[in-house]
Amino acid sequence: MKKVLIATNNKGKAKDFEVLFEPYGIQVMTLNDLEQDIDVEETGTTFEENAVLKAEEVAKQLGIMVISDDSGLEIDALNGAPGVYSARYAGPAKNDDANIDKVLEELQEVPEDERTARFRCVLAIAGPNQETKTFSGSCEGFILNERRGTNGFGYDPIFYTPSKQRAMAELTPAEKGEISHRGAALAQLKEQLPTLMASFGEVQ
Ligand SMILES: O=c1nc[nH]c2c1ncn2[C@H]1C[C@H](O)[C@@H](COP(=O)(O)OP(=O)(O)OP(=O)(O)O)O1
Ligand SMILES: [Mg+2]
Repeated sequence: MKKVLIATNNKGKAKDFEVLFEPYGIQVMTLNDLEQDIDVEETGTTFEENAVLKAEEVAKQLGIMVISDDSGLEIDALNGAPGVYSARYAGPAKNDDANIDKVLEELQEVPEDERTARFRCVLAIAGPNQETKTFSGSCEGFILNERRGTNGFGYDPIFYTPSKQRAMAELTPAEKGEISHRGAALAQLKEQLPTLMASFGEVQ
């Protein structure tokens, strides 16, 4: 079976990718499956920059082709915050629950029709002797007043998706993949999948 290494330590993203790659018969591995610890510092100020940083650093360390994902939530009433800082919004500990609490508190006085937001995802593919490529996707929605659902990860419990009329955390992984920023970014990449896949080979 073909394998792809996703340059992420986030188990929620890993789950999303497993579902998205399954139809292609591609097995997803992540940094959590490796023996060494790799954690690339995200010093960029855009999703593109951070995605490229993560993909190139991991590809260099392992000497193989990898895909990275840099993503986040943009809330219009907060002028696009938390954006690239989504993972660290409530502090460096990267606590999903604390991040949600912070967003809910900041939006307490904001009426429903002004709670528009979107998830963004940039995927980068990097590997030895090849030019790094990026692909992006987004998913429009609204921020709820309270948590709904237990699926997914990150901000999924407070992100309402009009297309499915539920919170992201109320969707099955397959339903999420149909509408998510990650699914949309991967659809861009998909066009190039046959050639890319030929070079993925075996990980480890
Ligand atoms: O589908 C999603 N559903 C809910 N929340 C999401 C989603 N996609 C990104 N997010 C949030 C989670 C985290 O707060 C930030 C990603 O930050 P980001 O740096 O890309 O990922 P990360 O540090 O968790 O893992 P890694 O860098 O190892 O891939 O945006
Ligand atoms: Mg990160």
